[in-house]
Amino acid sequence: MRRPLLAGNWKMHYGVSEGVALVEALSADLTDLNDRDVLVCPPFTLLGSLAPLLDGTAVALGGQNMHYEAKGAFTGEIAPQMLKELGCSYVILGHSERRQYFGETDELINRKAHAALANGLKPIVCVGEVKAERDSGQAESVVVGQLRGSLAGLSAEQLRSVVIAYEPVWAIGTGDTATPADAQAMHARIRAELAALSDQATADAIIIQYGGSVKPDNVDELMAQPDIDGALVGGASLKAADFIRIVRFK
Ligand SMILES: O=C(CO)COP(=O)(O)O
Repeated sequence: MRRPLLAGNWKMHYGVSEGVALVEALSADLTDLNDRDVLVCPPFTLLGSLAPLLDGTAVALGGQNMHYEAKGAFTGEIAPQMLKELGCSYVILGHSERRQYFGETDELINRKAHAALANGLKPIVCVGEVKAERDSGQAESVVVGQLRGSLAGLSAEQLRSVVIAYEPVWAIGTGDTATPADAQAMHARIRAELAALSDQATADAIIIQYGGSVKPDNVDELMAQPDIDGALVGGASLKAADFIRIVRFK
């Protein structure tokens, strides 16, 4: 009943010509998908060029971050409606790189989540523990704390428009993926927490993506887990053939 969502987070990669070539390859191939959703999140500077190319295709467009205010003196920031205007339907919030390098807190991510929903954008709220937290047995409590903080004050109806991405930080860009069993265990814990924050029917409707070194050769096993509903893909989303294979998980 949950429709898988396969998303590419391009991070800070590609200029316009490379981005155009990549989305042309994706949209030309991915024409027959009726049981899954596909999303690309390029850098802001590419959105205006890519939106017209993706219009009417099966590939949706998203931002990698945004500010929570509608406008104002916030040099270097992007407002929710700026993303909407360029055709975005999703926005990644609280990616571990934003938390780690740009000091984003659960409280800030929570403000952004409210703003995204108020503006008709589906937030992909990222959570995940660092290696030391996993090694000391704190992974679940860290992730639960991030969920509670980032999702505070959202109604059950709003939560149904939220996507959660579980990305263990130690698995990002390292080639070191969580085992399907460990990932499934955390996804089940996340869903239990979502039920506690709303109700079981709502929790059962929410897409929970896994992220962290998802590749063509491990996606099938990950997606076979009952609570893994999609993938948030970094490095492998930059190559058309790899991302297409991930989207076409079996
Ligand atoms: O951070 C990620 C996606 O948001 C994962 O990145 P990699 O797929 O490169 O490990």
